[in-house]
Amino acid sequence: MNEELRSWIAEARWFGGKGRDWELTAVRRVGELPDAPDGLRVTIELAEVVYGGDHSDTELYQLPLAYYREPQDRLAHALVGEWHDEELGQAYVYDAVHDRESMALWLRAFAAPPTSTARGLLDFHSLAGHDLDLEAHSTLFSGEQSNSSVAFGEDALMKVFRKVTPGVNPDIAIHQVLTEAGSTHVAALYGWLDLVDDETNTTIQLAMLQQFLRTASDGWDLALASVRNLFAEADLHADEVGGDFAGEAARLGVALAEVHADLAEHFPLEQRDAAVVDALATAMEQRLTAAIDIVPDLAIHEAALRETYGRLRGLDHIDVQQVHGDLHLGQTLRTSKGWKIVDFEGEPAKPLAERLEPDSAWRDVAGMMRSFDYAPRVVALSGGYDAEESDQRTYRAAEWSARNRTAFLDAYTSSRGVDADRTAEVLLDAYLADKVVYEAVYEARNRPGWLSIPLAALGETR
Ligand SMILES: Nc1ncnc2c1ncn2[C@@H]1O[C@H](COP(=O)(O)OP(=O)(O)O)[C@@H](O)[C@H]1O
Ligand SMILES: O=P(O)(O)O[C@H]1O[C@H](CO)[C@@H](O[C@H]2O[C@H](CO)[C@@H](O)[C@H](O)[C@H]2O)[C@H](O)[C@H]1O
Repeated sequence: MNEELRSWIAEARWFGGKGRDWELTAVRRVGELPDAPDGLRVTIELAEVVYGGDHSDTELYQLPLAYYREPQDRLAHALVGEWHDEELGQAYVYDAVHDRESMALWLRAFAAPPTSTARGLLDFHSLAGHDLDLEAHSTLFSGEQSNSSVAFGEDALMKVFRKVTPGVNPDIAIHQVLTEAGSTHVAALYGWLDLVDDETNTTIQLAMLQQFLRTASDGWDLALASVRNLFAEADLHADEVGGDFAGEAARLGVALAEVHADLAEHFPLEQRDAAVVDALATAMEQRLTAAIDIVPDLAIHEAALRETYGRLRGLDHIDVQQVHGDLHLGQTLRTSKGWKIVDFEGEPAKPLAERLEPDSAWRDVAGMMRSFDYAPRVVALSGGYDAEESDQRTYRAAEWSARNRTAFLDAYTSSRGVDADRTAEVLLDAYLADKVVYEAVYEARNRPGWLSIPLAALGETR
């Protein structure tokens, strides 16, 4: 059985260990959904993946599985393998997020949490104020995701976390706080699923159920469409063509300011002294050193980047609070009622405990501003323009970027009531620089054809 599971995990799009040397060391069944019809068992299992020879690096992946006595042709694409089950005998095992029968049991468990005897270690929670549509059929999202998202009709969206760790999941904690605070800038939280292990006294948060923003448009796609409009009218300026994005950029600035204000009210608000600011500068400098090893072209910008980080050392303190932590246009959705921000999981590379640590709000602002710089460069790069057209588009790209960055930043600062003073400027410059360096490494590893995007940005002044 482990061999079949191992090959299936190796191919899964959410598996983070691709290209590394790893072993599947254990698979533990941690719960079973009640009320399954005869011939079906719906389980949740945790797979332990260990890297390298010394076993120092371990990850846990959640596997929601559907065990069927009979093969299910409609699920052939989601077959994990065939192995023996103590109740069903030889069973056909499928990835349950693809299976409507199994997902209906999950949804029902949120609506009416099963009794303690039936639920084993699983603890379903739901927030008051929304009646789930139990007749809704499930559909698995097909995008490039690090988790698995399943929509239930037009009503609800469930995110099944794949790589899991004991402790509070920031996506759930932040959605709960913002939902209870009545924020209009997130999809309301409906419920979540905990795995409670009394023996080890740990809880692992397995899934989150929230409002499905069915008709929303992705902010990144909207930005690209706006840039294409501008590029199609090469003689006009950004404010003269249809599809100008500056109004949306400003509304995004207000949305982020309001989310930050709610987070500041409901999570700790702290001040970090000069020693901590110093450590922040050092961390950025170290990231740069490591990044130059991976992207040698960064070296020509090293002196300027170090100077930008060094300016942090002149600050005697900074204010920190709960932030999003990984914000870009792809984490925003435009609905008819305004902008929503999604995916509060923080930077996936960071340990869970660190992701709920207070941070500077300028990190999120910088993340969005980098996105406004990316969008026109991506269109310019992939538009198939000749040399003369390219020069024109490069000029227009810079114009689009500057216009939307300014609209976003001005709206953010005035809505939050913060001054764009020296401290703000030093912090924003440092976070922008840190993010470009991160992007250079990200692109070198994942999309080498786009490495020129952060490198070109470094060659220009902000
Ligand atoms: N409540 C929602 N309604 C509709 N679409 C959503 C909702 N939340 C997230 N999405 C979309 O689902 C996709 C994955 O969401 P995300 O939270 O980023 O997942 P992951 O953690 O797997 O990256 C994104 O395209 C996002 O825009
Ligand atoms: O979506 P994730 O949270 O996994 O973030 C990673 O992937 C992003 C790309 O999808 C990457 O973002 C970079 O590319 C975006 C365009 O695709 C652009 O809008 C962002 O500004 C740029 O940083 C992100 O850096 C990476 O962590």
